[in-house]
Parts: sequence; structure tokens; C-alpha cells
Amino acid sequence: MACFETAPPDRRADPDDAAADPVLAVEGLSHRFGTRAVLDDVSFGVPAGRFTALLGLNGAGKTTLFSLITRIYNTRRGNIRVFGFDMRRHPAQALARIGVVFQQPTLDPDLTVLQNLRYHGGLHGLASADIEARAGEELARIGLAERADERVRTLSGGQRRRVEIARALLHRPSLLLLDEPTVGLDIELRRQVLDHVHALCRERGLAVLWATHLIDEVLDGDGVVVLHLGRVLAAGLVEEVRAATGSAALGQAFARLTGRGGPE
Ligand SMILES: Nc1ncnc2c1ncn2[C@@H]1O[C@H](COP(=O)(O)OP(=O)(O)OP(=O)(O)O)[C@@H](O)[C@H]1O
Repeated sequence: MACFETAPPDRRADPDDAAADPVLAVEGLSHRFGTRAVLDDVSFGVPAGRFTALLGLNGAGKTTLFSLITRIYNTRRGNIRVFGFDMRRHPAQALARIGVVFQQPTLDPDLTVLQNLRYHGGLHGLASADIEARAGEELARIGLAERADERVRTLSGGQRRRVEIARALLHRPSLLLLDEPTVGLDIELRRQVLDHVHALCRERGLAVLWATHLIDEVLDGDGVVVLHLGRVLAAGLVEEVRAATGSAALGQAFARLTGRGGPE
């Protein structure tokens, strides 16, 4: 895509420094609904190739944060940069680098798998030939190439989730956001989706932000941002957060940080 050829304006001149910039940088972000403050001075980064869990109980502010990153809501206080592009000043460039899997399924069950992918590719302005090639590639990757011409309603919940991930990757984003993507899936399907997204980080260098309230979805080696009542209580690698709180397990670290029982 043409916009990928333009150097991000906020990146530093030294390529070594630029490479060290996180793909997603959130700085001093606050948000209110009326008089109710739901995010308070939130800052963290997600580097390339890192699976980062946004861990918080219901009502922590995870979906609100995603809505600000995807510009469903405008940012009034604080900054969001994606691949160096400031969301306020260069929203088109920033949004072009984001893929999103929403909490609620958004595939059209009456369209085929391929038709759903084509529709998304068209919205992103991809050429037909690119859409066909990339859709074939992504579906092969998730083992669903044979099902391309079947209606989505014939797929299992786990297969649909993987198609949503494939669709979110069609425009080759640098950052993938997933908002509680395993809701409604059984343990085996949850594990498959989680493994698939970890593989995308490893093999494609994708930066991932995965919102969850399920502690067992966060593994050693992952990044974690503990969000509680709109505030970041800890951010870093899982082992760093455990060490900083003197905890043997992440659930214990979460309980110590929040003063509440850990998520499931
Ligand atoms: N449109 C809105 N208007 C007013 N309050 C809202 C709105 N959206 C969310 N809130 C409130 O903001 C707070 C954070 O909600 P949010 O949905 O961001 O949390 P969450 O961590 O995603 O929770 P869940 O896991 O339950 O989805 C909650 O107290 C919620 O009631």
C-alpha cells in the first residue's frame, strides 16, 4: 500500500532508536463518560513480536481503551501512536496499521468465508488480485482453505474466530487488537486461538494487544498490562510483574496489586 512507503513522521532519525519504538505507544491517556472517569493517565507500549495481555476485571476500562485506539472515541487527553503515527494528527496512517477482532462476532453468517474476507479487503482499498491471494494464504494458514466457499454459519465457534483473525490480517497490519476473543469458546478452542495468535507474533513480528479477564490466557514470556478501575497498576513481562510484586504466580501478583481476588 502506498501509505506504507511514507516514513512515519514521529519516528526518530536513528533507525536503531526507531526500531526500539513500540508499535503501539499509549501515553497519559484519560477518558470520561460524563463525570465518570474510566481511564486515568494510562501509559504503556506494545513492541513488535510481543503478545501483550491487557488484564483486568469487568469494568476495568479495556473496551474503552480499545475504542480510543481504534478511534471509535476521540482522544481528548493523552496520546496514542501506532508505528510512530499520532492518532490525532495522522489517523488514516495509524488506523491502516491496525487489525481488530471485536468482542462480539462480526462475520456475516449468510455470506461465505471468502465473501466476508473480500468485503473487508474492499473496505481497506485492496486490489482484487491482492485480496484473492492474501485470503487464500490466510485461510490456508488456519486450515480452512477447503471451507472458503461455505457459509460462515456452517463453521464452529473456534473456526469463526480464526476466520475473524484472518480477516483482520488481510491488510497486513503491524498491530492486532483482540477484545476478549475467546468468549464463548471451550477450553480446547481457546487454547487453539491463543496458540495461533502467539505463532503470529513469533513468525510475523506482529504486535498483539489481547484484552482478557482470564489469567490462564497469560503465559510466561508474554507482556502484561494490569488495568484496574481505569489505572495501569503494572506493565512489563509477566516474570517482571511477578518479581516486582514478590509473587510466585501472576494470579497472586494481580491480587496483591489490586487488593482483589485474581481473575479466573
Ligand atoms: N458508553 C458508556 N457510557 C457510560 N459509561 C460507560 C460507557 N462504556 C463503558 N462505560 C463504563 O466505563 C467503565 C469501563 O467499561 P469497559 O467496558 O471499558 O470495561 P471492560 O474492562 O471492557 O469491561 P468488560 O470486560 O465487562 O467489557 C465501566 O464502569 C462501564 O460501565
